[in-house]
Amino acid sequence: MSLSLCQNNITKACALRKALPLYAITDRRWLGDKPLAQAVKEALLGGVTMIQLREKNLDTDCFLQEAQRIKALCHAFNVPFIVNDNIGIALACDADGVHIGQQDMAVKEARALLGPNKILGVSAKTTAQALAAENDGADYLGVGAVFPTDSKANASEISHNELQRICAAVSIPVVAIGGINEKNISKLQHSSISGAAVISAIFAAPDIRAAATRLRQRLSALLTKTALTIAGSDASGGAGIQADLKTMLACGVYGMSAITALTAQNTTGVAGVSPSTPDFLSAQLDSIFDDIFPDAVKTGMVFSTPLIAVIAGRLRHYQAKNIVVDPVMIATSGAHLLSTDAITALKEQLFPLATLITPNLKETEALTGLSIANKADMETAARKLQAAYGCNVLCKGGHRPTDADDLLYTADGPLWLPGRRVDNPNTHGTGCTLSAAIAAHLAKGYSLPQAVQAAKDYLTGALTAGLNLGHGAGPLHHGWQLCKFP
Ligand SMILES: Nc1ncnc2c1ncn2[C@@H]1O[C@H](COP(=O)(O)OP(=O)(O)O)[C@@H](O)[C@H]1O
Ligand SMILES: Cc1ncc(COP(=O)(O)O)c(N)n1
Ligand SMILES: [Mg+2]
Repeated sequence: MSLSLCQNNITKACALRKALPLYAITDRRWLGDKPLAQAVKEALLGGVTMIQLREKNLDTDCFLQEAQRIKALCHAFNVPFIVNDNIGIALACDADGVHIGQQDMAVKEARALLGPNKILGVSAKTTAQALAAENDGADYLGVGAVFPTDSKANASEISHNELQRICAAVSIPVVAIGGINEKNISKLQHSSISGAAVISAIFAAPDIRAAATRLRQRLSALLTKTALTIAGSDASGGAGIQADLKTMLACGVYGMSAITALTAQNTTGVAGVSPSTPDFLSAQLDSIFDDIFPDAVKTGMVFSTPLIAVIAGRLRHYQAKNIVVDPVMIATSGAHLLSTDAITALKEQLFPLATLITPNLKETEALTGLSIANKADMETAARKLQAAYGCNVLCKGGHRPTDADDLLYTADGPLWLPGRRVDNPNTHGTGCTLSAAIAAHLAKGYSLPQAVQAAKDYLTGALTAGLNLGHGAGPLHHGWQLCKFP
């Protein structure tokens, strides 16, 4: 991760990830008399998530006219529009981006012409090409041919191991390409791709819309990611396990839970806590990991030293990845959710396993012994935690008086994520929700800054939706993008 990653880049990358699952590349050779715009519209109705206009034989005027037409269609469906090879046409029609091959213009030159905000896709066949393209400014890679293909003359195939090596080597998303169809797509099951690029399986189909719909369904099953929350139950549904599961669903990830403790709790406070036994927590974790291995894990209320020992032991045993540790100590209502003697276990056993820890201001003070009055203090404290435990730190600014700026501190230094303060007293579960959303996005393959930014955007939306329940600090609307109440 580099500090030159500006806000725009993060936002662009988050939007791009949503666009990659079913990437349709046009090919008028299959269409007979059907106008290309008609075929693209059918593909969009079938649920394709991005369109690339690939024209090899059109003169400039016709190409530009076609590009303008297809771009307007894509935008009507809220789908990004990419032009193959031709940067001049892409700039002339203000496309969302360009895709270039290894034989086309140099990646650096393409990036310079496009500026920082347009999407740049690059074809790659080897890890070396992939790393070079990433380094020179590519936003995503098209990797293939993963199967034999008729769409491109002499496209050599790459092995699924090489595809996997490329996915692991780069941090930008990878779409598989080449000969993908309804029958073979399930063979991509165990790769870490973010999507599939398809030509003839859509545009040569007798019913383009139906073909796209079926591919989209197959891809949904294939790309489904899972996340696990290890936390306490909040009977009132606003924080803890309940908030986490709602958040994971809203963020498009399948959620699972291991419960550390039951709390009798509502928006006004915690009336009681009944912890799980260490053995039963261990049994819950074994049931989960033995069957559906989570792509990311978050921990919330971990309560006691023996429970922390079980969690750390099991996470190590299973070599769990993408672990977000929310060092929950005191609820918004003031109740203690971590016994005082457990702070040492939390620091010594869980923090070293964490990809990210997410303390709020009070927790940052308790963990460092420093007092925090301003942003410079947040940076000092976060740096201290990062150095002490070797994990990335998100020091949350939800309790700052004027803004809601959060600080992400990594080995590369500080990255501020500005936040608009929402005037809403109903903040029960904000920390739980944020850490669950970060885990969900890490599960989907987002880089850490992207995952934190996407989670913050989701949280801000859930606060802004303005749900108002209970007699105290009420819960958030976790499903704000999915439904309105009522
Ligand atoms: N009133 C608010 N407006 C906007 N964002 C907020 C508000 N309150 C909290 N947040 C955000 O919610 C997330 C959780 O932060 P915080 O409330 O500090 O954690 P905790 O719930 O652990 O105390 C952070 O991203 C923070 O910036
Ligand atoms: C079971 C449980 N876990 C965590 C919290 C923290 O809530 P917040 O996110 O408001 O700090 C809570 N109130 N209850
Ligand atoms: Mg919290």
